[in-house]
Amino acid sequence: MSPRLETEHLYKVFGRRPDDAVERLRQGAGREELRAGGTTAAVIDASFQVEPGEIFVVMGLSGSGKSTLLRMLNGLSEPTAGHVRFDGQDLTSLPDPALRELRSRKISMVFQHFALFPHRSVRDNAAYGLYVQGVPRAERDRRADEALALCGLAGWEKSWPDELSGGMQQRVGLARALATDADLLLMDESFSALDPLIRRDMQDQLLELQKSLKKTIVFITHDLNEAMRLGDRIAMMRDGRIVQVGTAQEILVHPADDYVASFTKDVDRSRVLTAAAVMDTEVRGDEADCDCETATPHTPFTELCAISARVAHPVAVVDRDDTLVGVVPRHRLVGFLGDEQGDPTPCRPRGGKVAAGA
Ligand SMILES: Nc1ncnc2c1ncn2[C@@H]1O[C@H](COP(=O)(O)OP(=O)(O)OP(=O)(O)O)[C@@H](O)[C@H]1O
Repeated sequence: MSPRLETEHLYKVFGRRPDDAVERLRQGAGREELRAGGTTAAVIDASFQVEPGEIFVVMGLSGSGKSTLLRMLNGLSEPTAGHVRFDGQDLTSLPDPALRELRSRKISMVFQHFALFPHRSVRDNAAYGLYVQGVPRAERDRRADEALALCGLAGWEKSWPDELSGGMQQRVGLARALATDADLLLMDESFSALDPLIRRDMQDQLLELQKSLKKTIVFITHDLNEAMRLGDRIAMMRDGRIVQVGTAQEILVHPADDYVASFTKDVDRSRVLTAAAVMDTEVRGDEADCDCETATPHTPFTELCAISARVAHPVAVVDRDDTLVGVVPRHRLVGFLGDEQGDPTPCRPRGGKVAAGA
């Protein structure tokens, strides 16, 4: 499968002599060094691929370069160096009219602030992208109403934006993006302005919609919990660089460096981990030789704990063909919650000697 979206050694530098700055970065200069000379390296050497139907989250603190990266993905900002390819087409070499056409038909943006027009109805707001494309009124109303219904707003078509709550307004923003049938959704901190409960609702709704729509989504956030809930994969950005790309579990269990590790410290592991991350894959073959309950690699952590409480031995993890792929001893469950992946050490009696049989 070829990627829907791809970046290759992408750089964006603001300030004087950006090409020189890229050269210096390539030779190992740091962001701070350049800043001292009045140049900001917003994105440094970003290479990644987003597969069709994937939710790819870009996560990083304020100033790490997320928005600048996103603006290059839809061709709003020209890279200082490197390439962005959408369905194999290099955006950096597209003439402006072709780029505008691509942006209006194939790519949709959903912003943090809903950017709704106050004097247009909810339906007209949802239909705005189609209006820009020149779609006739009857068709754009039909498609806008469909998108509003998908976002749980059936019955609100004729309302005005200020009659809607913040969460509902953000759904209109999402409906606007969905109505255009764009393949690629770029979502920039789309849920960050919402109250926590509504934010969670929106995350659930996006995940639910995605099951049927299977759009390719790049979602920007500075919230790691949001990244882990939504992302099939997550790119962790720091100071303009992507320091790790991986699934939530990979990032939690194998952080690329101390920075990522410190970031993930407060994540509720029990909500993210599944049996695949926790199991011991050096299977000896005797653990599953009984009729007891088993898990699959996708079994969520809390369910795995419940199974472990019900069986008297390590939980066997089996794949679709019923082949044993790993086992989860109980101490591993406790260990993974506490970020301890080793086996227990033998116990030492107070005198200092190793206990017999340990
Ligand atoms: N037009 C610009 N001119 C100069 N510097 C810029 C410009 N746009 C962004 N920057 C700088 O580039 C760096 C990355 O900014 P960017 O907005 O991409 O980060 P971010 O991760 O999206 O942050 P936030 O979450 O606060 O929006 C910052 O140091 C910012 O000051």
